Amino acid sequence: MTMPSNRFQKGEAVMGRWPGSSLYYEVKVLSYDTDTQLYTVIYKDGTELELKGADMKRATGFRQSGGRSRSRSRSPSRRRSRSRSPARVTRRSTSRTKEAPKEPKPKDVLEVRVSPLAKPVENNSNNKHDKEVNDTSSRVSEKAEAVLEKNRVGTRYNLRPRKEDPMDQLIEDLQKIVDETLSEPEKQTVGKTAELEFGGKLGAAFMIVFLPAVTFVLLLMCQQKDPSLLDFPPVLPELDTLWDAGVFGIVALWFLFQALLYMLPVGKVVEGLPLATGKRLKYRINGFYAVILSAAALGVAYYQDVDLSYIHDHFMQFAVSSMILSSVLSVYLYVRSRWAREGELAPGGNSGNVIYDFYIGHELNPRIKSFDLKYFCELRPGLIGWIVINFSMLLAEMKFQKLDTPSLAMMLVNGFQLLYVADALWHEEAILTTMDIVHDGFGFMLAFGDLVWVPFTYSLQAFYLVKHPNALSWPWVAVILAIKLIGYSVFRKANSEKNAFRRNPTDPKLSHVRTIPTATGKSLLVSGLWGLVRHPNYLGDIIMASAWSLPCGFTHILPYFYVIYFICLLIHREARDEKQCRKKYGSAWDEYCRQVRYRIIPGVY
Ligand SMILES: NC(=O)C1=CN([C@@H]2O[C@H](COP(=O)(O)OP(=O)(O)OC[C@H]3O[C@@H](n4cnc5c(N)ncnc54)[C@H](OP(=O)(O)O)[C@@H]3O)[C@@H](O)[C@H]2O)C=CC1
Ligand SMILES: CC(C)CCC[C@@H](C)[C@H]1CC=C2C3=C(CC[C@@]21C)[C@@]1(C)CC[C@H](O)C(C)(C)[C@@H]1CC3
Repeated sequence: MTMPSNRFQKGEAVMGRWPGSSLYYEVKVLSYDTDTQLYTVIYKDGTELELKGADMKRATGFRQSGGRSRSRSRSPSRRRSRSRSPARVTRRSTSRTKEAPKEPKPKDVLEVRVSPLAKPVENNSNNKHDKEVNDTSSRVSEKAEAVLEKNRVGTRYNLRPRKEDPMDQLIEDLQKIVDETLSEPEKQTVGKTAELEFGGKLGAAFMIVFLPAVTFVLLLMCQQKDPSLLDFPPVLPELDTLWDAGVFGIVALWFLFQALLYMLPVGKVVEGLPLATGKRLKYRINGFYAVILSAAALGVAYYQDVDLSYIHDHFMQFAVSSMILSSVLSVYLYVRSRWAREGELAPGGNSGNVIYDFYIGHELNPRIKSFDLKYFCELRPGLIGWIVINFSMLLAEMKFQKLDTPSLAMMLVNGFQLLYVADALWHEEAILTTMDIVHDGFGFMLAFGDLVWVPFTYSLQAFYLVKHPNALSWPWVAVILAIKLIGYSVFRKANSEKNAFRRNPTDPKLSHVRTIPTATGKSLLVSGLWGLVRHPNYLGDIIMASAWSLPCGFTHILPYFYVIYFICLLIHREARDEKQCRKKYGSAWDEYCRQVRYRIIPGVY
């Protein structure tokens, strides 16, 4: 019987939820059953139970959070009201009980429910919305306290069947108070996206036109003899030359081939972060197999004399076909999101405005059975497609420049970006905690970003080099290699430090790290690279990005498009993340900002 590597370990002391309640007690993990995905744990009084991972918390996190747990309610309105309530009561039984433990004292029960839950909300409130929640919280607390006080007198808690249980009656009373205290409008506004990003509705409408236009202009400029900005605007091609049914067929086949690889039953299955419903989705981790199999397929095609430089020669048509595919996908995603349940919507893409929600993405994790469309698109067809495009550019360069071997510049660009993509798929699991998966819905922004923007604009350096060669001296190659190495080390170390810490904060290997506890139970890292700047992974990524452009020389700005865009993207992303972290962690985040003053670049920004 093996324990999942990233979860609780045999012998570990953790806090386990008592079935049917929101109460947590200290338990010791005895074993884990991979088939049922249940942990067998033992309580201090000797009771053995089987618990789901979702019903267990690490002891450190538990103490800071006061044992707060997510609720899974029976209806969306109920769910909304509960999740905002400090006196929230959960009546969910997710565990299989073998035997009941000794009765906990009513006093213990009552204290856990009321006081610690209200406090984090208070600490974290720094906007209007949170203040409203706090007002409501205190109203609920007052009433709840009265009911609890009444129940303290003479009520003994035992584990009899629900209907006869006085504790259940108490729970029911508290829930009624929560539901009654929250007025209807309050209930309805919860879950709606209050603050619009990307310039709101107008900004979203603009981006839907702007992103495809920029992609066109970049590609047209890049294939000009003189790709200088002075030669702007580029000559527009005839409309009918942009469509090729054969090319569209290749794009569609590539998408299906990647979908097939995604569905291969190889690799482990992991759980994502808990959703608003409390549910955790399962994801299969087999991205690296997809890279290997895609490379093998490419190798076979190459040795079967398939002319892969065809992609370069029909690059605009490939881009147009991918735009059509991503647009069709975006419309499908929006239409299906109209039928999604409330708990399945994206916190960031639920404004009620069609254009905005279409752009950001209305549904958080659209799935066809267990096929997760967002997770698939983020890492597979576009990202691996980018590497195939780069390889095609390398072959096209050899053909066009009549070379026996690719140029040094082309080899560096291909090698660097291959490393980046392979690294992303090697650490595939880490994407489950990114903003894109956790917060943003799946709509036009990510569908276009994943399927068009990434493969067609991130490969601009290789596309540029085909017709604009740049000779590199060996010392300069060494400098570029050193920049890439530094950037990659910072990027990898930062992401690994954070992932290791988030996965298992109590790992003895991490005992030396300095942290700031937060009211949510999670802590913030303040040592290592996370003590240097607040986003060291962005810093590494930007350094790496510059190493991808330098092989193209300094004659034109076009191959530097990626690094310029990327800096803007990450500055904007950092601001979005900062806002979300301040909401999540309140004063603990302010303390982190006090201790770590710079956002991305030490001493500068
Ligand atoms: N090539 C490309 O086009 C792009 C690349 N990227 C790269 O993707 C990677 C992931 O980016 P992204 O998801 O934006 O950001 P991060 O991986 O930095 O994730 C941000 C989250 O990390 C947690 N966090 C922040 N500070 C700390 C801390 N001190 N200690 C512990 N946890 C902390 C918070 O979440 P919580 O506390 O809830 O865990 C926060 O919301 C980056 O390397 C980035 O460069 C991103 C966008 C585009
Ligand atoms: C152009 C639009 C306004 C925005 C589009 C943004 C998307 C292109 C990016 C949003 C986050 C991304 C990530 C990666 C690729 C680009 C997009 C989709 C990523 C998969 C690249 C490889 C990295 O190692 C990563 C950390 C896995 C990245 C995750 C975020």
